[in-house]
Amino acid sequence: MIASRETIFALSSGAGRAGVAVIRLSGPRSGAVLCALLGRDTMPKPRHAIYAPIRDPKSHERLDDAVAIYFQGPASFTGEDVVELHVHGGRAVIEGVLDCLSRQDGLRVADPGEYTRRAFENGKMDLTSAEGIADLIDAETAAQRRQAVRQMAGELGTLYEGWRARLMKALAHIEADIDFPDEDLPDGIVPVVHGDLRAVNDEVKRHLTDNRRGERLREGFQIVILGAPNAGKSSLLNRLAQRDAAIVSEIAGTTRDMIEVHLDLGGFPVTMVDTAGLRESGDVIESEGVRRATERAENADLRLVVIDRSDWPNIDPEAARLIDDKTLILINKVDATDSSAIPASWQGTSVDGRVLELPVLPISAMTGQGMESLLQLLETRVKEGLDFAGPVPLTRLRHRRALESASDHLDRGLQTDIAELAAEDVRLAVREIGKITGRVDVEDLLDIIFGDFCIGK
Ligand SMILES: Nc1nc2c(c(=O)[nH]1)N(C=O)[C@@H](CNc1ccc(C(=O)N[C@@H](CCC(=O)O)C(=O)O)cc1)CN2
Ligand SMILES: Nc1nc2c(ncn2[C@@H]2O[C@H](COP(=O)(O)OP(=O)(O)OP(=O)(O)O)[C@@H](O)[C@H]2O)c(=O)[nH]1
Ligand SMILES: [Mg+2]
Repeated sequence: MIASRETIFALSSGAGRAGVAVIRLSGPRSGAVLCALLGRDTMPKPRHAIYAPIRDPKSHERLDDAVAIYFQGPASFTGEDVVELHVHGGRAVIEGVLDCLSRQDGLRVADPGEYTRRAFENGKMDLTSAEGIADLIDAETAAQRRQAVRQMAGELGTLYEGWRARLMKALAHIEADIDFPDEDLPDGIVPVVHGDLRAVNDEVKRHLTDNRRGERLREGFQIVILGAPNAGKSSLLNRLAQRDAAIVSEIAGTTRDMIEVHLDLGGFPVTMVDTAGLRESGDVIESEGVRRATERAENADLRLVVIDRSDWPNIDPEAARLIDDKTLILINKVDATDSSAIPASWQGTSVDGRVLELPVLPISAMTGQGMESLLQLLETRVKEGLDFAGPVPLTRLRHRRALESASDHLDRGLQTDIAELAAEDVRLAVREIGKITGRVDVEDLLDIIFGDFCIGK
């Protein structure tokens, strides 16, 4: 534990007016400051809530009637002495208490993520759990929450630490073989060690080839709406978002910037992006919009190509270029016409020459016709892309990079017959995995990892 640190404080609940707000202090001065606010000499019993007036220690002005809890370190979230002040959640109350705290000796405002960083540094959790907490705070849907809770509870950390422990054991065997070549080590230790290394390496590789499910669940499934100007893309976005997110007009070229809305489809997060109508344009702003739309579409998990009923079965060449197996074709504006002539699928070839058979759905963004089938199909596709059973998946690029590197080292270690070289490769693999959980020195990483947190966490 890192002794005699500064005492930090921050509002830990959300900004703005609320019924109750929680202000947290962590560090050696927490208890003394609480006593000063309560105007008493003895510490409240740890982990017991008390209800009492809190006053500015200097002016004795009554700031609020609050609930306060004292957590005596190390039995606290951060491992240090922690105080929680549960005050009335009005702006002036919060400001008044924070202002009073900033005038107390040895106190300063917490940096983003500093409470969780201290919890990590005091051994309360590993880095993957800390990242799980950050994801939990950012979770917008049930599936994101489930993934984050599992990670916070240590499932990823346990998986990675398990691999690290097995590699360290294998390493110890190799080193024993190097150091005591004449001793009676069990015969054939090398094949056994190789078997262990290969087993871990195979598990790491399987974990890596997960189609980025875990990472995509954090980011949200990206769906991009594409099509010719005036096809009704923005109308469709508004219909799906159930609000007027994008401007709709009969003028072709209305949308220029990308417009994003976040949707929850069956508990899964979706980012739906409306884009500029695809066409050659002399207008520099519009062509920049088209360029961005194309780029975004290329990186999407699913593309919705919207075609005006009157244009069907012609597909605009600009849109046709972006069609592949991750595409649905939507024939819009079927409200006025008979849609029975529209087939259920479209056969064609992608730009790279693959034969495609894509679903075709007749819809009306204006009347809502066909929306139920569309939503059902979208939900199926999103689930296919993000849903998983079994062990927690990889959730971050940081972890992926370290595991890829660990696996490269193991590949190399498994190829050599020279024990010294194998040992070095295994040592490097152990180090890479240790970086993920924070078991090896990661000081340089901490600012980056915890900088993404919000204040008060
Ligand atoms: N009021 C309040 N609610 C909260 C938090 C908080 O800090 N305050 N949390 C903040 O994230 C979460 C709960 N996380 C917590 C994690 C550990 C400890 C804690 O006191 N740990 C001690 C004792 C463990 C025990 O009794 O089992 C320890 O680890 O030694 C408290 C809250 C969500 N709800
Ligand atoms: N009848 C009918 N009209 C529609 C439907 N959907 C959109 N429209 C109309 O078509 C016109 C263009 O709609 P938008 O949603 O702005 O089309 P867009 O594809 O976003 O167009 P750009 O942003 O210019 O590329 C508007 O006048 C809409 O009211 C529909 O389902 N039926
Ligand atoms: Mg538009």
